[in-house]
Amino acid sequence: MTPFRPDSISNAMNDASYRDAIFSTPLDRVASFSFDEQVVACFPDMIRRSVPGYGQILGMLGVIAARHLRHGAHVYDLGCSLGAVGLALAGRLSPEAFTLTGVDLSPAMVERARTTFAQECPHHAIEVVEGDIRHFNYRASGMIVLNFTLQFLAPSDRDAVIEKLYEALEPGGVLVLSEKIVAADEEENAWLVERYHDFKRANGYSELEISQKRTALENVLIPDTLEAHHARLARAGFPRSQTWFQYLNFASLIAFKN
Ligand SMILES: Nc1ncnc2c1ncn2[C@@H]1O[C@H](C[S@+](CC[C@H]([NH3+])C(=O)[O-])CC(=O)[O-])[C@@H](O)[C@H]1O
Ligand SMILES: O=C(O)C(=O)Cc1ccccc1
Repeated sequence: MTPFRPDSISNAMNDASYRDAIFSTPLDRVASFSFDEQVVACFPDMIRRSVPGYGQILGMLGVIAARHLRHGAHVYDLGCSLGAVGLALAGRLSPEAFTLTGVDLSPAMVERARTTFAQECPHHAIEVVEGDIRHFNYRASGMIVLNFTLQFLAPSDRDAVIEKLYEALEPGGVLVLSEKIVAADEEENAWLVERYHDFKRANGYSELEISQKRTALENVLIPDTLEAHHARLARAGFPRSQTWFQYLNFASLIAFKN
């Protein structure tokens, strides 16, 4: 059996990644952040250096799937980017154990995710669809993952998406929701954000990179509180949800459908 390396990210993705230097030089006008070709080229490096716990969450998603998925069930990875969630599941589960659909709005992401799956796990039934998770026709599934994706939707669109996902889940199904979060308490939040910036500095980002990225993400990545996430899951119908992971202002929740 493959050894469990909780903080591992597929080498396949890292090998083809450039170092993220997008905000390293002064920009006259910092454009809004978008998932274009420039971001795709350095995305594995960017996400690993800017999302605390990213590798650990991926490793654990395979463990959660192994525990909660009925044999042969369908999985959705929404906002799949380069397919890290599918790779993590394929690394722990046999091809017969599940089928997976990755959905992403960015054509550049979708194209590279398809190539990666074809090369890395040709025997697993994994497809990647270019589409908007707000207007997608979901089939019945056993597990749905939103790994740092809901945060990029307009807050007014979030309830409807979570409601649709609740409807798509089979009884016993699980939704895993990983998000950048904000703390309701101002002092607590300030401490988390300061330490998050320290985390980025420790990972080699400069003051300029940190501040320009912050500007680029304004009105693009809008974090909710953990309380707001749990309340939304409850409103959508989930009888139970819990926070299973938090590292600074990044967290992952799991919601269960009876
Ligand atoms: N409406 C939308 N419909 C579909 N995709 C969307 C939408 N809005 C944004 N996206 C897509 O959501 C992804 C968010 S990244 C996810 C990381 C991945 N899950 C990972 O585990 O590596 C998170 C981050 O960069 O912080 C991008 O690929 C967008 O194109
Ligand atoms: O870098 C940041 O400031 C973040 O909040 C995380 C992130 C990671 C990758 C794309 C967008 C945001």
